[in-house]
Amino acid sequence: MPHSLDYTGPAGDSDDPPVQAGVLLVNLGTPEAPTAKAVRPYLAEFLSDSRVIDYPRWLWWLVLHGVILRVRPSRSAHAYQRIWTPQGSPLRVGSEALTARLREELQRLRPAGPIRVALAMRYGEPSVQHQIEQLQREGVRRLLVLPLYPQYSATSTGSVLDAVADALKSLRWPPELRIVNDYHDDAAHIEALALSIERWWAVHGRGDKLLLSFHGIPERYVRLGDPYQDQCQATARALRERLRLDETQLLVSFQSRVGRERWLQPYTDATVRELAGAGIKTLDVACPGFAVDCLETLEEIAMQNHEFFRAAGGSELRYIPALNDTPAQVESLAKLVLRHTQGWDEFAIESPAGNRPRQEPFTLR
Ligand SMILES: C=CC1=C(C)c2cc3[nH]c(cc4nc(cc5[nH]c(cc1n2)c(C)c5CCC(=O)O)C(CCC(=O)O)=C4C)c(C)c3C=C
Ligand SMILES: [Fe+2]
Ligand SMILES: [Fe+2]
Repeated sequence: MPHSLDYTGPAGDSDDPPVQAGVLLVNLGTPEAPTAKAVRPYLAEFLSDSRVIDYPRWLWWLVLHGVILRVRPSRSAHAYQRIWTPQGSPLRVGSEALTARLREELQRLRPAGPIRVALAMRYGEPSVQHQIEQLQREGVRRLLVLPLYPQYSATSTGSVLDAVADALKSLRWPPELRIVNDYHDDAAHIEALALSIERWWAVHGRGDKLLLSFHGIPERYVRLGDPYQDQCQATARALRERLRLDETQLLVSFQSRVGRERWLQPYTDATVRELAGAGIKTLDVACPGFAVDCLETLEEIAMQNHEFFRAAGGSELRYIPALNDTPAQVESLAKLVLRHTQGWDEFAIESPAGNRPRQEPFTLR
């Protein structure tokens, strides 16, 4: 439970610049261990989110608890075991490293107006609510929320916004809020992606084709107004222009389908098989929808789809790593943060009671 004694910010010397601005990076979340026991509560929380699966609640509850959570955890745990590192899940390790690098970069760029930088997970720990309360105890009065999803989808970014809205409900004096909805066509981000692909080619040589594989969503969500597909295509178009490739050289597909509904097409697994069947020998694959490498890139693309490609006659599917904590990503996200926090260092939020919220949580009775 938050308490005024938890306050861990500067000692309060009135000459110190007040730490008022904060950035909350949010990624999806990941299990605590690569075991069925640890994967189960993670999947239960993820797949109970109505932004992700929008079927009628009671019906979905029966299917989720009656079927899916009996079968999927051990299958997923097996996949996680293939990519687990001594430090833990790649998604967590990579997100933490990116957060640390971004904190250093923002400190370097704005030594006079410090920005607190924290990381939350949409599912699991540390939760969005916990991290917002912690930032507030440290004196943050203005908060920029930056979901680590370049393309907006209601299923990913939209769900982070739900968690932020819920967290604010528990605060008596919530911070001023800004949100990065997406950065799918941000010039510095596109440049970072292009450079990472070019540098990878400089070391490994160019494959026959470049495939950009994005996480899929049900097609129905797009018909209902989710801009995700357009934003994925816009990212791909920008990269195609920047890398001077045409539509036969740079292709787009969608991966990770779950369930029976039709998802965004073409599917990645069908695409890599078709390309192998058409005589493509070396296929380069990048996943620009993932800021940090995770199960979906390291296992599904670099392992599973690599095997599909070879089984269909290809020789090598080469996965080009995500931007992770590379300087290119750190610099492009730092620019994004500075652009979205413009004006925040011009005046402080003052109150007769001082800026340190000494509040107990606010709950409706
Ligand atoms: C990049 C953005 C993402 C969107 C959009 C997205 C939509 C979406 N995902 C599922 C179901 C699953 N996704 C899983 C893993 C997973 N998904 C994303 C990102 C997006 N998902 C990431 C980064 C990860 C990796 C997590 C990690 O720990 O590394 C999984 C769990 C893994 C498994 O059991 O296979 C599921 C399930 C749906 C249904 C959906 C949209 C409707
Ligand atoms: Fe997903
Ligand atoms: Fe997957």
